[in-house]
Amino acid sequence: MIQQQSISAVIRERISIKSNYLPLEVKEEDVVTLLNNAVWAPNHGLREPWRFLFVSEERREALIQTVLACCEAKTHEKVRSKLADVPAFLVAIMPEDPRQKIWEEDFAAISSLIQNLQLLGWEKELGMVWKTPNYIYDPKFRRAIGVQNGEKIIGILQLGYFDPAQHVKDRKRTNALEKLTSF
Ligand SMILES: Cc1cc2nc3c(=O)[nH]c(=O)nc-3n(C[C@H](O)[C@H](O)[C@H](O)COP(=O)(O)O)c2cc1C
Repeated sequence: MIQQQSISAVIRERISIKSNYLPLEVKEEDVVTLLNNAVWAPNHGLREPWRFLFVSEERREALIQTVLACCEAKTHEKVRSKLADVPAFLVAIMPEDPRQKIWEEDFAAISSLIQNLQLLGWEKELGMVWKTPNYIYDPKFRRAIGVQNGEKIIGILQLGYFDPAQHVKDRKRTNALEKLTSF
């Protein structure tokens, strides 16, 4: 069990969980609880530029069929194998304002929310990975999941409980000093 930790420890410890999920149900209500904390992300003008689509395990096959319809037949086996064991998905969607400033602020805001969500999930041993596969730009896929014109899919989060002992990763980050200059 992950102990209560400082924010810096959780940020440093979190990794994307891409596979080897535990066979436990990810309940929509539990994701909503996490989302209701994640929405306290900074967002300019308090526009709250986001909405979400939850895909439960029960609906996974329907999602896979929708994805496969957007992929070449020769890739189907590989695509299916990547999705077949994922307990749940969350599609993150933002309204696309035609004004660049607003669009960028909104993209930054929903990105902040997603990181909040990943950290909150980590605390509960609910692993996530933020994915941006090509099909999220495919009109067929967008239509099938009800994304409207003027909306952008920011990504599809894979969700699943995980065993921390199975996911030790040697990660590296460049020291920020190397990216810092003074004016
Ligand atoms: C905007 C965005 C898009 C990403 N898209 C993918 C993706 O399509 N496939 C994937 O395997 N990981 C994807 N990732 C996860 C990154 O690869 C991962 O965060 C990165 O390797 C750092 O690893 P960590 O999250 O474990 O620290 C994405 C992450 C971000 C922020």
